[in-house]
Amino acid sequence: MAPIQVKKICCIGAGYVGGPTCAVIAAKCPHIQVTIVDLNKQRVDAWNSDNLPIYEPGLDEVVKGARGKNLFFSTDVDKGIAEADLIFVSVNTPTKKSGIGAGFAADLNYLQLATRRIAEVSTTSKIVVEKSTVPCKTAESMRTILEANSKPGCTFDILSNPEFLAEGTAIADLFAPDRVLIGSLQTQSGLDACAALSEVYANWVPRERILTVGLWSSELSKLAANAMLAQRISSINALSAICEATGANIDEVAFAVGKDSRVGPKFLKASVGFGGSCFQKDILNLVYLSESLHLPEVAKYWKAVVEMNEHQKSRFARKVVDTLFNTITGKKIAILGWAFKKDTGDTRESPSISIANHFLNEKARLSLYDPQVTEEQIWLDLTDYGAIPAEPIKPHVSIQQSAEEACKGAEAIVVCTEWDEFKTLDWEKIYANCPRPAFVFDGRLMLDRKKLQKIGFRVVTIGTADGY
Ligand SMILES: NC(=O)C1=CN([C@@H]2O[C@H](COP(=O)(O)OP(=O)(O)OC[C@H]3O[C@@H](n4cnc5c(N)ncnc54)[C@H](O)[C@@H]3O)[C@@H](O)[C@H]2O)C=CC1
Ligand SMILES: O=C(O)[C@H]1O[C@H](OP(=O)(O)OP(=O)(O)OC[C@H]2O[C@@H](n3ccc(=O)[nH]c3=O)[C@H](O)[C@@H]2O)[C@H](O)[C@@H](O)[C@@H]1O
Repeated sequence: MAPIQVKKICCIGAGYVGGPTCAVIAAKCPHIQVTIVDLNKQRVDAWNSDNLPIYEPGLDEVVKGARGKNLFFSTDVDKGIAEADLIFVSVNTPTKKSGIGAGFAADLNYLQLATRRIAEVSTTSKIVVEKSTVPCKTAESMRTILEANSKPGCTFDILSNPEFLAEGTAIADLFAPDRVLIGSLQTQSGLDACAALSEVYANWVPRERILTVGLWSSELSKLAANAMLAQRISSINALSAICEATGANIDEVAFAVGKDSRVGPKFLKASVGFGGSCFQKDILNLVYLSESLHLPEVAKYWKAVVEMNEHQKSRFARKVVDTLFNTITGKKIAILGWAFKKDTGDTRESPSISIANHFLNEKARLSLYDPQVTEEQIWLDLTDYGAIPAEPIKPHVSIQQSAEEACKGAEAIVVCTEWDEFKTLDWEKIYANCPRPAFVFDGRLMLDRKKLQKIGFRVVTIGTADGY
């Protein structure tokens, strides 16, 4: 039998995943109409404007090429659902803040509300695809909600199709993914739905990269992939502390270890710690799942990855204080980079936030710069979205429009995000405007240490012994 032809796709959630993912589907499948819906009007308006709500290299071209032709952004969630034959659910699934599992479990409220809406609005059968990252077995609760609320004659097939894109390289990742993973029930209708979604991806992804598995394997693979990637970073960061104490160099160690083809060279860059909206959230989710399954040793194992990350962030911040002769009270410190990694404006769980808070607690004066993060966003982060009053912090923080401006008069320059532009700054000019001794703390091992030392800077990097 020929696979079901998907003609209209709706994506619920126009965020970092829903937006780029479905824009790429529209670009690669001109015969499919793609509508991305969101309750957030401001976000939808931005998607429909020249100023997209997220910064992602290559995204503008993709959106502008398809928007108004077969790609639409709308706040009319119900219409989007009603018209579609396949619906991606790509809403946020943050860590729960209160109630059972607070601090660990995923908050599935947004996902369940979207699922209910699908059941209430649909008058024809649909394929419903979990795009959000969810705990294992979430598809089962979605099916229960859909079946309990569906109209006569409406059936729903649920697929898991987790997203593996990384921010900053989202478009490249979506154009040429390592793999596309689709999980389905192994029933005839589950397999048919899986074949229909596979056909959509097959418009540009080689068939051998489209992996089809059971629903629960697919859900768990997403948490596992993020946990294992984060684990590599915590492992290399743990080793960076040993390097600093012994005189070994973490880049050399990572290079030597990564040459083993069983280990591989990627994701072994020591840093101030990993950030981003997902690594911590997904590992904590795995910890919660393990505890719920009465597997305390497994839970403890994964929790250590997050604990090591917290340790790395505070270890780095403490090192700055220690090096500046044990006090930074009243001293001006420049923080270069606020996003959680380069080539994104996303600041969720950015290590810069923890490090800045540490410095503010020590009563330093901060001068901040990031090429993509807005001043408004930095204030939201510093005040924990309004939970902390801004007034007491304001006199101690200035946000600058260039790295050079941020570094003027700073006793220490702390590089937290690996933006390429930091490599090519006029470091001599910066040095001329700093009091002595002038310190650079390279939290990303990205600067030319020897060159900076020659200029006169004292340079401290993660994962190498001191010696300026
Ligand atoms: N950010 C990333 O790089 C990646 C995220 N993921 C996962 O994808 C999911 C989405 O993540 P992001 O796109 O980063 O989140 P996001 O917060 O940027 O976007 C989610 C959007 O869903 C909307 N929304 C929530 N409930 C809704 C409803 N009932 N109806 C309509 N719209 C609704 C929100 O207004 C928001 O704009 C999460 O589960 C995340 O773990 C997976 C891979 C990569
Ligand atoms: O589920 C998700 O949200 C996504 O999470 C990560 O993507 P992302 O968080 O966007 O970015 P990464 O490149 O993974 O970087 C995460 C953090 O780790 C840090 N990192 C990364 C690599 C490395 O070697 N060292 C290191 O410190 C980065 O600077 C950043 O703070 C995964 O790489 C994606 O596959 C996944 O889809």
